[in-house]
Amino acid sequence: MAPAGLFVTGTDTGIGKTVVSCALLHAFSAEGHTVIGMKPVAAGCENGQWQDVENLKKASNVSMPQSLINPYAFVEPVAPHIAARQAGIVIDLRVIRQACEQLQAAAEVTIVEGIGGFRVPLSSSGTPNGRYDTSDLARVLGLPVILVVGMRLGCLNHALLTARAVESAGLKLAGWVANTIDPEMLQPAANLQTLTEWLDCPLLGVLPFQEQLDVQQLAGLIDLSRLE
Ligand SMILES: Nc1ncnc2c1ncn2[C@@H]1O[C@H](COP(=O)(O)OP(=O)(O)OP(=O)(O)O)[C@@H](O)[C@H]1O
Ligand SMILES: C[C@H](N)[C@H](N)CCCCCC(=O)O
Ligand SMILES: [Mg+2]
Repeated sequence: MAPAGLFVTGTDTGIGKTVVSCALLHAFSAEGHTVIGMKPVAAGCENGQWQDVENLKKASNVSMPQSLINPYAFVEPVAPHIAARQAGIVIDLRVIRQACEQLQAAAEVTIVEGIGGFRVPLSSSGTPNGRYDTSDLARVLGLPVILVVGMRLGCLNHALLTARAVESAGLKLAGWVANTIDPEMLQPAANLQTLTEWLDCPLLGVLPFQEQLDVQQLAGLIDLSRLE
């Protein structure tokens, strides 16, 4: 059975969370499900658009208002709490949860793309309700987590730290995806083998580096039956 939702985190910013989120949307869609992507907090506007949000919308087969798909959008491509403080906005996790609930009511599967890595600050000094970060967002949404590992030197440490952080947040790591972002990486098979042994969750797929990205094709490489 398909999960009602998944929270897609990653070993860092820029390692393929959007690519994998879109591939997951296509994969569930190919199984006949209604699907919608969500980017709760986007930072970085290009030509009046937030690329992650546009890509997730393209990969979804249910359409919902932009304010629910992306409740918080900031122009500068910086850490979200810095952008929010500059804009005089407080990122409210309850607003995101309510938006997510509405998406979940409209589609069988909601794929929520995180922001940067697993512990990116969302509050800044003076924000009511103390300190909170993206792991608190994942907790508030209560969704199983998918870890995207951007395969490059350094990813072993980042992946294991993230898996430990997901566990300490009390969340389930439902699977991980190896995304080849550095085609020149040495010893890719040995690195993949190491993570397969050390991560205590199923490998859902190994995505190749694609000069010309085709997320629908990548979706075919994700094995949803392995989801825990
Ligand atoms: N398998 C791949 N092959 C080729 N390019 C890729 C692959 N995966 C990701 N990329 C490219 O790497 C860049 C970062 O990917 P993506 O936007 O999915 O990362 P992200 O983790 O969502 O980043 P952010 O933290 O900004 O949301 C993009 O330009 C994307 O097209
Ligand atoms: C702008 C970028 N693409 C992401 N949306 C935000 C990444 C925040 C990373 C913060 C950090 O860990 O230093
Ligand atoms: Mg992204």
